[in-house]
This record gives sequence, structure tokens and C-alpha cells, in this order.
Amino acid sequence: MSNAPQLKDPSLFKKDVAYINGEWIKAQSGKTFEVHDPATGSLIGTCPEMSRADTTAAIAAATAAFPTFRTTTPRQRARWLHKWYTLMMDHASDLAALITWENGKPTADAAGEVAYAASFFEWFAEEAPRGDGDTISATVAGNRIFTIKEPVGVCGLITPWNFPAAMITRKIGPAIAAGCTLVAKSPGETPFTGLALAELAHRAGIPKGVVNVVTAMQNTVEVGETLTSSPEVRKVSFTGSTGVGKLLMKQSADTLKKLSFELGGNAPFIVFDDADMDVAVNGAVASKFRSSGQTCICANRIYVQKGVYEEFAKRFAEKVKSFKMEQMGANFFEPTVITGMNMQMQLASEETFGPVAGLFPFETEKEVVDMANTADVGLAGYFFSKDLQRVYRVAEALEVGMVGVNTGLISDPAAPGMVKALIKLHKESFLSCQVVELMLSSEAPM
Ligand SMILES: NC(=O)c1ccc[n+]([C@@H]2O[C@H](COP(=O)([O-])OP(=O)(O)OC[C@H]3O[C@@H](n4cnc5c(N)ncnc54)[C@H](O)[C@@H]3O)[C@@H](O)[C@H]2O)c1
Ligand SMILES: O=CCCC(=O)O
Repeated sequence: MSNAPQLKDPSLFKKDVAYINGEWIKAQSGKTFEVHDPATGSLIGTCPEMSRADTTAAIAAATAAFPTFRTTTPRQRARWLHKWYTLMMDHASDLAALITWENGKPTADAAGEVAYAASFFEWFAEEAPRGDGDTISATVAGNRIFTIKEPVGVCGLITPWNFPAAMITRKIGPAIAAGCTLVAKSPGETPFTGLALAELAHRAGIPKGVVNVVTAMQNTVEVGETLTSSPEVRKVSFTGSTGVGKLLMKQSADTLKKLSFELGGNAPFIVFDDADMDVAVNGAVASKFRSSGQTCICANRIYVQKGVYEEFAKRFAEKVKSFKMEQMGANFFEPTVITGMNMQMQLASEETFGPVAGLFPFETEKEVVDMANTADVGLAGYFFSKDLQRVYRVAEALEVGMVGVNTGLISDPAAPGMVKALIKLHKESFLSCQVVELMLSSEAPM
């Protein structure tokens, strides 16, 4: 059975070619890899199996384009990003169809992803002209210190399959805004969406060599090594698993690259006795089951205070039972709610990354904050309460980068908090880190 969509613009579906130096090219070796529809297992198409040689060519193109691109005005870069945003929205239904086809997420989630992905271009188009430095009083009378922000240079971008469009645009948006050129590796499981975005970059008139998209499956490690070891690549930005993040960080040590990592999560989701139950149940459904539980910020441990535990469990399970599966089969897992969880169970410490919700009972605020903070990652957290004092207290006590209070949806291109921790860090460190600075070098004195 095939789910092949009828695209309104079939030229967005790029098979056997990737995008280097403004051209659609095959792998130098001629090798390709297969991409399968995760719903049916049927073949979608083949993509170039790019290697060290192809990645080096892409880096060379980005390096050659950088001296000119960095001198373009921020206003011009804003226009390019805005044009790319508009093209994404004009082709939203085709992009969503590609996402569902290769990623398997429900059509509504895919449409939401396209709008979310495009919003990074819109947001960073607006930020591009605002990369100003500071004027600082000096310790010597009469002197002033001026700082300027410079584009880092060529950026290597590696992103995962769970958001084939949004994870790439989240990285490309700030890179272009800052004046950087880039080589993006589209995820092997879901390469076609990234390639469709490259086609739209081309149509938006972004100069050749600025945006390069390579693809690989078997050669992923080789491509990663090439990006992390190249002296021309000044920054690597990676979204994916914690294990691969650690590896890329080690590989980048020899060339002392700037790094931005967005890694795995294990979000606590807390419902206090005084929460609005409708809001809490809807928030849990939105946070846990967005993209079938396959987002890094999905609720992973749902803690419910004893006084409302039974009611919450009943109402939450009823909602989940009402979900309609578009198809069933070997590749699908039924949305599941498990009650009576405890902290010794695997789900308490591992990222589930699927449609399984575990409910843990708790009694006191201190107890639940302690349990919430046991995770060795601190990406996102949520809690539900109507007590204003508790809202501030618990929001500060949770050792995570982003806190959703009385909401299960916290994704927003404007939020600085999409900076992720490999290990626990204090919230202040996250919040001081602005995404718009993602691709800018440290401020340098004039
Ligand atoms: N923090 C975030 O913003 C965020 C967003 C999305 C996903 N994630 C995390 O990503 C994980 C799921 O994605 P995944 O399983 O695809 O992750 P993954 O780490 O296996 O893969 C991510 C990307 O890295 C590439 N890759 C894998 N090994 C590599 C290597 N040795 N060198 C270079 N590239 C390599 C993959 O091809 C893919 O493009 C989850 O842990 C999820 O929480 C985090
Ligand atoms: O999977 C992680 C990213 C989720 C998001 O940006 O909302």
C-alpha cells in the first residue's frame, strides 16, 4: 500500500539529488539510499549517499560564498528570509504532505509543523536588522568601548527526523539573519522535506553557496566527521540525541568550534490539587501526544497530586481513548496511559519518545519538585496550578530551560529557551542565551 501524495507542485519532490552551490547534484560516487514511508514501509524514493568528498565540496561552496554574503545588508537578508517564509506558506500543503509521507506524523501535526517551521524564517527576518553591539563605559576616563557582532562563518547543521522542516529552519533562520553560510545535513529518514526547502531557498533568490543541503544514511558518521573536523566550518549546531551530541562535541574539540546543541528531554509535567482540571487534561494531551509523543519537549513523567489523581487519570484516559487512528498496523502503537508509576520504573529516567503516558502520584510540592529534578537532562517542564505564589516558586525551582505554566504548548520562535542542557544547568544560564545570537561570534572590540 502506498501513501504517495499528489503534490500540487511535483518539482518540490527531489529524488537522487542534493543541493550544493546552487545546483542539484548527485553523490560523486553515484550511490543512493532508500527512504521508506514509516506508515506502510513502501519505498518513497532514493537520495544521494553523500560522503566526505561531497561534504567537502559543500563546505568549499559555503566558504567561497561567505566573504560576499557577510557584506550583504541585514535588511537584504531579512528580505530573502521573508521571501523564503512566503514561499513556504504558499506551498504549505505540499510541504505538509511530504512531512507526513516520510515522517508518518498525522496530517494536522504536519500542517502545524510547516507553519511552525516557516515562523522561524519570519521571526529571524525581523531579527536580522537588530544584531547590534553595545556601547560600554570604559575604566579609563574619556574612553568608550564599542562592540560589534560578526557572523561566525560557515555553519554545519545536523537535524533529526522528528521535525523534518522545523529543526532545519530553526537553524538556518538565525544563520542567514547573521550573515553566515551553511551546510545542512538533512536527516536520513526524512531527507525530502529539507530538499524541498532548499528548492524554495533557490526560488527565493538566496545566492549560490549560501545554503547547501547534503544527504546521507550509511555515510552519516563520515559526513559528521567532515563537518566537525573541517577548519572552515566555524560552528556546528546539532539537534538530536544526547549520545550523538556528546560524540559531536568530542569531534569538534580539535578545531575548537562554537557549538549549539539541542538534545534529548525528559520533561516533568505536574498537576497540583488546585489546578483547573480541564486546562490540565488538555495541556497533558497537547504536550504528551503532539507528534505522537515524538518531540523533545513532550511530557515524559506526569506527576499528579493525590487529591486529584483519580479524577485526572479518568478524564485524561477518556480523552486518549477518543483518539482516532488514521490506520492501524504493525508500525503503529496505540496511545497508552499507565497509572501507578514509580520512580524505579524505566519511564521515570528515560526519554519515552512515543505515545505512552505514565502517571505518578505525589503528595507534597517539595516531594514533586525533588522528583522532577532527578532527571539528568533539563530541557522543559510543565505544571498546573492556580496559586500565584506557587507558580513563581515552582517555576524557579524546576531545573529546566523552559517552563510551561498552565499550558502544554511552549514552542515559539520568540522563546530564547530552546537552548538545551546535556546536564543539569541553572535556569539563568539558559535564559541568558538568546537564540538570535546562535550564529553570531562573540562580540569583538572595534
Ligand atoms: N532538544 C531539541 O530541540 C530536540 C529536537 C528534536 C529532537 N531532539 C532529540 O533528538 C532525538 C531523536 O532524534 P534522532 O533519534 O534522530 O537523533 P540522532 O541523534 O540519532 O540523530 C539526529 C541527527 O544526527 C545525525 N547523526 C546521527 N549520528 C551521527 C554522527 N555520528 N555524526 C553526525 N550526525 C549524526 C542523524 O542522521 C540525524 O540527522 C531525541 O532524543 C529528541 O529528544 C531534541
Ligand atoms: O523535538 C523537539 C522540538 C520541539 C519543538 O520545537 O516544539
